[in-house]
Amino acid sequence: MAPPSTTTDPADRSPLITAATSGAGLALIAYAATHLLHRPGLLPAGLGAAAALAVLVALAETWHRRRTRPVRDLTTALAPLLRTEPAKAMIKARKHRNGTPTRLTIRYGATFDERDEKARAKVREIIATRLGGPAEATWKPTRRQILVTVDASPGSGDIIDSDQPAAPETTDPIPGRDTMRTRTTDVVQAILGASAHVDRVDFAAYTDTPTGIDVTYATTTRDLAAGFRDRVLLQINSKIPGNWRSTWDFENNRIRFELRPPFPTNVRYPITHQFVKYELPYAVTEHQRIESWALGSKNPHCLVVGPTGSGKTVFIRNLVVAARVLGIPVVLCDPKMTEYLDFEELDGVTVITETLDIAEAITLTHREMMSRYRAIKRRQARKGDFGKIMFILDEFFIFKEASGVIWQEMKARDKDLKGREHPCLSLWKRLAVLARTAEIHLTVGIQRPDAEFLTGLARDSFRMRISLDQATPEAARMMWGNSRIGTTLPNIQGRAVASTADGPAYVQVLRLLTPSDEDAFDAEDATVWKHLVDRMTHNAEAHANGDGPLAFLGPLNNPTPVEATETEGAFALPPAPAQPAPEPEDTTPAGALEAEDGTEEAGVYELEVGDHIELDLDTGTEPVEVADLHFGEDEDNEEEWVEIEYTAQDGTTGVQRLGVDDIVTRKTPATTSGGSET
Ligand SMILES: Nc1ncnc2c1ncn2[C@@H]1O[C@H](COP(=O)(O)OP(=O)(O)OP(=O)(O)O)[C@@H](O)[C@H]1O
Repeated sequence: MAPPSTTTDPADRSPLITAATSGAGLALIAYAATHLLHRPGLLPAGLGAAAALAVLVALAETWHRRRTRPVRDLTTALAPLLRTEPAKAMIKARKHRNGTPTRLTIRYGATFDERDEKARAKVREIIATRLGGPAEATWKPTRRQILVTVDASPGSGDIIDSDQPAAPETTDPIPGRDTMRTRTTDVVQAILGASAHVDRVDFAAYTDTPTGIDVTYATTTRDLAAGFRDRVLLQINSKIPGNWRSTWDFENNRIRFELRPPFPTNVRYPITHQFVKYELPYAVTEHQRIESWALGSKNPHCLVVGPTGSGKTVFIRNLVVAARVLGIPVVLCDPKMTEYLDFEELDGVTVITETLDIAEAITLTHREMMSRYRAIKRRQARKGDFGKIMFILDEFFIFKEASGVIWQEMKARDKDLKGREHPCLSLWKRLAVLARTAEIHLTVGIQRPDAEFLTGLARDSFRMRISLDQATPEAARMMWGNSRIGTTLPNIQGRAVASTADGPAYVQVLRLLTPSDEDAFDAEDATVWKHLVDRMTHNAEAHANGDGPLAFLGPLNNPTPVEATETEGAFALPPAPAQPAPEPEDTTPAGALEAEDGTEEAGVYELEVGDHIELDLDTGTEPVEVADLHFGEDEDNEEEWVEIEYTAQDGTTGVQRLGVDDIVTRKTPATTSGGSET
């Protein structure tokens, strides 16, 4: 510590000494004047004037000292810390209240590091202590100045810190960076409050383009809310150039914002890709990593959502190609008829376009599933013994509507036909629930999110999802359980939100065009397509003429068997394929069986939220309403089950677990809603 100074600052002298000195001086002048002028009468008046002047000087001195002392004290306290040379005039007081400076400009030395948080805190503490009120300090590194505002109201003692620290402007040679730093601080503080602090801004080499921002913020509970974090990110994304993501460190109140790499567009199919068993590549992520659908019981079925022209067909082609390269046979149902022309000749792919043929394919695939299922149940086979099958139904609702029309006409012609919908639709629901065990994987294309696939049991099965459309908040909630995901999806061909291992994320679907894309199909597409066809053909299993893994499709598996189906017998189901007859004990109903009293026997897999069913409860058989449905598997014995969440008539709620194959009595939905069957 420096020894106390022995010289006295003139400003520290007592005002009385100044007054006495000036009074004595004046008295001396008055005394001399009376003698020189020989007028003794002047002496009392001269002494009186001297005394009055001395009092005035003392008062003026006192006022001045009161006004300048805080600044002098502050200068003495801050000069060693701020390393200001010379210390004199380092502080300018611009405004006072009751003699206390309330606005000051303080210079600081070149060797003081304004980024040192502790040093800044010390400076604020000294100012607050000396001036008796909370100090708000704005740091101007370029000018090496601190602009200080003091709230000197009595009783206030808190320190409000709203520093604007930034890396020293003078040392950054890249023009524009300092402006960007200031901008970043302004934006961050606008949403996180004045206490938020930008610790660091990273820039791309030799540019003023920010690539990373480190922020510390005051402890708050708002950071735990996803909505708040989304708003912070939205603020950064709208006000700082580029596309940003954020990583929150709740323990340390820190956020790292990182510039997302430019998202790839129009990504050609990577023909050198090393396929991994049962992983179907379909897109790249923002990090250029290939994203795949891993076929398995966790993600058994895939839901593709996208309006016309969004790239649904291209996505589905990706799955078909990958499945074929991996040796998985594909049943490809295309009610729009012309989307998969170039796959028709491929071994291992059966393209089906006619409504009744698709209905038949569903029936036959269901039959194949049941025979696999029974083999597992009888312990004649284990899961995994069967080859996988990919069953794709693009434009599900076009098919459903077309089959509905045909079904009505069939019923009008044949009074023995019963049921609200074509039986294949119940089989379809059953497939969606059970097919995973039988290694049959479904892919369904629809134009917009629909409860049919996103509630109840289907929701649990269609876990692999991809949406190629910019979502409304409602659609986003249905698809992803979050009303913001995908609502800002840019309108770029193939850009989508997909379920990845890290949750829903933006992806760019691989460009896989085929010759039928005509004008869009360029030379590079041709090279890729040829390569892929070679690869698929190389891996093809023998399946022609009814052999191979798609033999269960019978005549549908034959390249030209069913073309005339609708013209020949417009409303007849196509001829039964050459299949072993169903085993006698297969008594599972193919759909709901209606009774006279407005109830029907329905498979548990057919239930929907809102259905009215009867359940065996502790109190006996009770009518209940289905509130929700969950699908699962017993880890011990691999038995699949369905959990029915229900509301009883007295308002009590409960959960009952049934086997997927169980049958329940259900009020026919038409009766429930009071409407008539259409
Ligand atoms: N991932 C992609 N990369 C590059 N271009 C794409 C991609 N997906 C689609 N396209 C372009 O968009 C066009 C339409 O795509 P696609 O046929 O898949 O749409 P869709 O949703 O199936 O519509 P539709 O039902 O009318 O056929 C393609 O011919 C292609 O030119």
